[in-house]
Amino acid sequence: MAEISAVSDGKARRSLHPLRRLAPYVGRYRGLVVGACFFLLLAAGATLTLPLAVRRMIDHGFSEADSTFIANYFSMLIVVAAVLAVASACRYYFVVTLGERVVADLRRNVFGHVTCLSPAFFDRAQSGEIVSRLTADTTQIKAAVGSTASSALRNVIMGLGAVVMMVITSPRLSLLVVVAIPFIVLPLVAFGRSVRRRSRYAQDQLAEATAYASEQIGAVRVLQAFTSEKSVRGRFGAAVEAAFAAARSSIFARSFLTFFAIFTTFSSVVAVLWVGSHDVLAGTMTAGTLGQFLLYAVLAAGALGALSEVWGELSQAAGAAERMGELLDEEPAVAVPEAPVAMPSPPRGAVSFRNVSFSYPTRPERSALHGLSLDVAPGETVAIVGPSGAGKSTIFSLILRYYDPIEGQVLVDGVDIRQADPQAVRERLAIVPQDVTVFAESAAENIAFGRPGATREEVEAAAQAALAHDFIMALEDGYDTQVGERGVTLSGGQRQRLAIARAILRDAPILLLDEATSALDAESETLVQKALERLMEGRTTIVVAHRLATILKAERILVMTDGKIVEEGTHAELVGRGGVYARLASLQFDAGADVFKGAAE
Ligand SMILES: Nc1ncnc2c1ncn2[C@@H]1O[C@H](COP(=O)(O)OP(=O)(O)OP(=O)(O)O)[C@@H](O)[C@H]1O
Repeated sequence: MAEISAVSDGKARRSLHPLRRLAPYVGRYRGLVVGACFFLLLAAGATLTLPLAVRRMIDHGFSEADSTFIANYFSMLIVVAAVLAVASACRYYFVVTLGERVVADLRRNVFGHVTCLSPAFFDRAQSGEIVSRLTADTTQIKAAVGSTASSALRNVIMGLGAVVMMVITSPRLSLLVVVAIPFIVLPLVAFGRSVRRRSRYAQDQLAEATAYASEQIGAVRVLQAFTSEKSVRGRFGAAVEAAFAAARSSIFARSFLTFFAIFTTFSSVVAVLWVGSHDVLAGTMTAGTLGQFLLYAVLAAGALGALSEVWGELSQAAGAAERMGELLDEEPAVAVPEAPVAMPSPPRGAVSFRNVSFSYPTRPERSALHGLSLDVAPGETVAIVGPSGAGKSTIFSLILRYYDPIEGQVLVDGVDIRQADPQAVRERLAIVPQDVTVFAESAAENIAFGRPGATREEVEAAAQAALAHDFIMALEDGYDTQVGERGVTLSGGQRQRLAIARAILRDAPILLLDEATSALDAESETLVQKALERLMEGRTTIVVAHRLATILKAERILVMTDGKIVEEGTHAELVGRGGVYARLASLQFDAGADVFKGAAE
């Protein structure tokens, strides 16, 4: 989805900056954050007391051989251990819950945002890609917000604490360590960037593979019919391998980061030990102090080593947050005006196009409509006919305000729809599309899709009117039958009647009907036709017509070619004129040729 990436700025690519977007999500759960920080500090504090105890044991405990001293000391150590254990467990709980909470909110937000984006966005984006951002990328972010961030914080606190204690224990030895730090940290930061870049690339590759898989699984019947299993498997295999190769490159960079961090830090510790042991031999330092210093140095080195790993993980998560941020930054192309004009009430059902020109954003050079004007009066039935690609469905897309015209105006009930809230406009519309969308839900839920609060009685009444009741009752669980993804368990005619029932229940004043081109058998055809007639009753209907029966019932027929209306009139008038319509009708409505002749006379 290269187009989406165009939104991200160059600066974001080089830092952990994208993670900042998560701040508002984390900020919402102050309680969890405070709890996590508190237990984090407690656990770090408890760990940092241990080397102190060790020094006292070495320098005093064994030499004094005082058994009560040892007993007290060990009981104190047990208490420290208990505090450490409780604090660590609580920290884990707060931190992981915070991660899950943040990611749940993020998923909800991103999904909500995506549902509001204009169809222009989906013309260029792949749905599988978006799903991958919603799942795989949020999972990485979850790890970052949860364990990784807390691990980072814990190690920073431990590291700083250990360094402070080192300075207190032996300023001279500490100086040696301080000199070594930049040599360790700077390369770490550089590697982190490389990890982040590679990880983002790996996630992109994974998303591509996911997008391909979801597209092919969605079309598994076509896939099998064309016996393309082998080639599809091959392509998916290649996509997965590409994702693996990208992931391996990111892992390699991270492994190198780990090697570098551990080697440099522990070498520094050894160097310090070397110098320190000379001090002990020279009598300028006690063995216990060296032991204490060494333990702090090991703690600090461990923290630094862990931080390098954490840095890698955070870099990875920043890649994921960046991909997620791009999706959130995508603005709907169809904007809601700041002060939307109210639609007139009660609705009338009038639709007008005034000199509308339009081309699709993905194909700006090719005009889909030019200078088109039309008026549909309330309650009127208008049929639009024309050859394939003439722009008939584009008229619907503009009425639904999927896109805005480049020139001219589209008016619904006398209001320019650019000036109204798109939702207020769409509430006046019901659509029966050519390819009916059926969701993997029950028949009743599918019918109620356009009116979620509808009662069972209302759903059944709509199904009765759409002549869908009988076939639904014949399904094993009636209205509660799951109809399968994309309605695979229903016939073409049944799916259409389900869509008609959905439109009846929506009860909108304007009906947009895109007639299916696929032929149904005579009985189904009659049922669908009857259902449609009931649906059209008392509503303004604009129908992209393919059936002669529908055309004959229309009060007016608009004939389109190349994005323009070229003829207008009733069936008889247009046939009499012997123009585009007469030619089209004799070809397209072949099946009804006799009726057509009769009507023309
Ligand atoms: N989403 C889109 N992005 C880019 N171009 C599109 C898009 N949808 C349609 N077009 C193009 O716009 C033109 C008009 O298409 P439209 O779907 O309105 O035709 P139609 O008359 O409804 O055709 P049919 O009867 O075959 O459905 C066609 O050239 C088509 O290729």
